[in-house]
Amino acid sequence: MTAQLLDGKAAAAAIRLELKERVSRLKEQGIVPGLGTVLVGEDPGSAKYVAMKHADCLEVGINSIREDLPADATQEQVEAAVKRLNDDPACTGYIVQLPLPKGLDSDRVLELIDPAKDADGLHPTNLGRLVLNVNAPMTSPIPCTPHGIVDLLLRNDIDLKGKEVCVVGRGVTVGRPLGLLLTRRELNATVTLCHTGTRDVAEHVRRADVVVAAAGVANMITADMVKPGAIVLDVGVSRGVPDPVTGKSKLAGDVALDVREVAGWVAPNPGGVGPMTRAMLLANVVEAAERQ
Ligand SMILES: Nc1nc2c(c(=O)[nH]1)N[C@@H](CN(C=O)c1ccc(C(=O)N[C@@H](CCC(=O)O)C(=O)O)cc1)CN2
Repeated sequence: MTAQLLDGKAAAAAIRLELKERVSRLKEQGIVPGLGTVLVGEDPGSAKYVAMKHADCLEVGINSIREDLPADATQEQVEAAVKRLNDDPACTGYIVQLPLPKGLDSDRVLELIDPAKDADGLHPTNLGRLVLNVNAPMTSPIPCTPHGIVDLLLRNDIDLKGKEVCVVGRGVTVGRPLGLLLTRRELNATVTLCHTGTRDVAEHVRRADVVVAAAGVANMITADMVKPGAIVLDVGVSRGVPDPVTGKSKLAGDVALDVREVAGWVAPNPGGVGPMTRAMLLANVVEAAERQ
């Protein structure tokens, strides 16, 4: 068996096209959405993601505002950048690219974001709304990667009701909010959240109908761990992993290539969930502007 492709690149392109029309309608009413980003340091992955987010904005007609700070920026400098974006009327939504360099307190920074401009849905108020299940579409943002994962599955007519979902990784951008989203009554999945303290990750993965690998450990999910026909989404990224054939260093996901021989569906990395994360960010920005 070779798994079918969950093509995030194509789905994200379709979403951007829809958003472009919504942005045009907003502009007819005199509202110009603007996405702000706070990028601290020179991490190549973070720099690339931020650059891609702004390229997406250009494509759909959203204005771009950048706050780029050096790697040795102080907590006060980062907080000042957040306050500038809170006060800037041209910025209708913004994100602080994570992770921040060591020594900076990202929780404190996230708390300073104006919840109405929180394009990532990571402000405690918006995460709280997710917990309370009061952020139905159009009332407050849902974190981009979890939203992108659910959207990608639904677009491919994959029903989650009653499914056993194993999420590997408990980070604030993916694992934790994804568990909350999937257990909503309208999705009704049953979620197991594995983490570094889980005794036997393979045992949980083997039982799952859907596996979301978001641990950031290269090739940790192998074919022998996956139930035949399962749906596997690769979210984790490791950079600088040597290619087994050429020896050249490259980007690797959490899911080994041989999983494609066992799984029913695979969202690859790159080309799966990453583009959906960016598309959901744009959707959050457009929705925030529409709410205004
Ligand atoms: N403030 C945030 N920081 C981070 C988030 C987030 O949602 N908000 N998530 C991740 C990274 N991320 C978003 O910023 C992200 C990951 C992947 C992609 C993407 O488009 N990936 C491409 C490949 C890109 C490449 O070649 O390197 C793909 O998968 O096809 C975009 C955004 C951590 N930080």
